[in-house]
This record gives sequence, C-alpha cells and structure tokens, in this order.
Amino acid sequence: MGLLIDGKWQDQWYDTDASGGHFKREESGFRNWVTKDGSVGPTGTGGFKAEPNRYHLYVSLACPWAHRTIIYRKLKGLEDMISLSIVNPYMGDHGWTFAEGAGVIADPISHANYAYEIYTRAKSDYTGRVTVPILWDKKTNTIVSNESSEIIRMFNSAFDEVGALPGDFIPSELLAEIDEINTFVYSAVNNGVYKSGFATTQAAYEEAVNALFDALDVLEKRLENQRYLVGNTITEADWRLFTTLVRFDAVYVGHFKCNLRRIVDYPNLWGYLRDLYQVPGIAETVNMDHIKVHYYTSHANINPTGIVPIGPYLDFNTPHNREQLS
Ligand SMILES: N[C@@H](CCC(=O)N[C@@H](CS)C(=O)NCC(=O)O)C(=O)O
Repeated sequence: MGLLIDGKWQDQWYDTDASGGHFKREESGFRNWVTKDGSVGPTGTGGFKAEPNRYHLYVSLACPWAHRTIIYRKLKGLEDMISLSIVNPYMGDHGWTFAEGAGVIADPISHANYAYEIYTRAKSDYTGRVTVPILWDKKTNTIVSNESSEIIRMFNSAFDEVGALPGDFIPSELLAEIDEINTFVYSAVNNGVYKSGFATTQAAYEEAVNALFDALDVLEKRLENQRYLVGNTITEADWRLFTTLVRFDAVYVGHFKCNLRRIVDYPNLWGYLRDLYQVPGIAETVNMDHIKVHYYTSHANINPTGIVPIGPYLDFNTPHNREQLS
C-alpha cells in the first residue's frame, strides 16, 4: 500500500492521525469524460470521443469500485471494443501489480509491472494514490478517468451509437432519485465498510459501523415492497449497492469487523442480492477468490498472518422469488 509523490512511489499506509482515526477517501485525480462526439464532459478536458478499440480498462476483480465498471462493460456489450487488464489481487509494498497469477491479465499497453507506472506515464510528476479502475486512452496515451462513478456514466451511453447494447441505467425521470440514494449508499455503505475497517480508533470504528447498519436497516425496509432501489427497473443505484453487498459476508463482516449482522440475515437484502447476481452475465464478473485474497492478504496491519478464511458458504444461485414485486 502506498502512493505517488511527485511521480515517485512511496510505501505508506493511510494517514488517519490527522483525522482522529477516521479513514478519509481521496478525490480521484483524472476526471475527463469519454463522450459521443469528443466534446468536453461535466469535468476535465474534451477530446475523448467514444470509438471502438480506443480505450483500455484496468481493474481489480477484488475492488468494489472497479467491479462497477466491469459490470457495465459486460451489460452494455463493450467487451469487444474496450480491452481489459486485471491486476494481481495481492496489493503489497508496490501497490497493485501485474505479477502473474490466476485471473491476472497483464498490461498490453504500457507493459507495466506496477499500476503506478500507468499513472506516471500519464503524468510524470503525479501525486496521489494509485487506484483502480483506470480508463486509459490508447490514442493520446493518457488516463481519461480513475473515478468509477463517472466511468460507469460514460459506459451507460457514450458508446450507444458505435455498437453498445441498449440499456439506460439512469433514465432522466429517475436521475434525481438515483443521485439521492447513491449519496446515501456511498457514504454509509460503499465507503462505510472502509470507514469501519480502516478506522484506527474505537470511536471512529463504532461511528462508521453504526451508520452502516442503520443504513442497511433503511435499505431492508425499502426493498420490502419494491424489487429494486428506484422504480421497478434495475438502475445504476442497484449496481452501486450490489458490489458492496456481494463482498459483505465473505469479507466485510470478518476483515472489516462489520459484524452486527450478515446480509443473509436480512431477508429482503439477501433476496435482492441474489436477484442482481442472477442477472445474465453478472455471476461471471464476481471472483470470490480475488476478493478474499485481496482483502485478507493485503492489509497486514489488520490481518498480519495473511490467512484467508475458507468460509462462509454462500449460494447466490438459490431462487429469490422477487419477480412478484415487479
Ligand atoms: N473513488 C475511486 C476509488 C477507487 C479505489 O479506492 N480503489 C481501491 C481498490 S478497492 C484502490 O485502488 N486503492 C489503492 C489505494 O488506495 O492505495 C473510484 O470509485 O474509482
């Protein structure tokens, strides 16, 4: 675990001293947008037109943020036009690497050994954390974006006129509600598990865990009479919640000490999680080995032995019976 300072790799853990033991997530550094015609997006600079075979996506199969982009690449039929690399699940002194291993796909663009080399290739004096996902432009040799929430909005529609599959996960009439629930889910759940697991004081940990389970109670209630989070169709809000829920019982309960309850203990959330998992194409985006190996071996201050628990038994394929809600 580390970061780049003026383009030089420094091996250091998150600094929680300045924030009373609270984990504070850094803002993403590259915020450009791929658009249909290359015009400038909501942030950053223009010039990134949606073209087949122009972009490359770097992900970790372990990472819930990167997982969002893998899901969209799959559902929008972008696999043949956006190439993919997968980092090794172990993130050690050099951060993410392309060291050989099951499921790893090396970097065919920059031939990098370490993900930080991709950042310094884009900006030689880059300062900041080296995170995945990374969307790379093969034409101008730079990083378009390293912000998953924005990459999925690009994938949602930018490639629609060059062969993407139909499907809009942010219909305009639902957008305000999607944004509202995303904000709630991001803070308490997506980032909430990290705030719990990376807290370095008892108070910071308890604050995060209590907020997390209060939020799960709210979501459990919301999913009692409706199949999905917003309206009766799958939206972006669901995919953003899904990537945290699917890791929850295997990793966050134990490794991040989010253990008031498991997802299997919530009838509606558990059914909802299985419902989303059973959407065609989704199961193959979930790699439990990468997920468990990454968390349990990469955070030596949390799990010094690096032992990866063999459980729990989880069957995401059992019938969910939630069709009746739609
Ligand atoms: N805001 C970013 C966060 C991405 C992120 O934090 N990814 C983690 C993996 S789950 C990472 O690469 N962490 C490396 C680090 O913080 O050094 C996004 O949503 O894309």
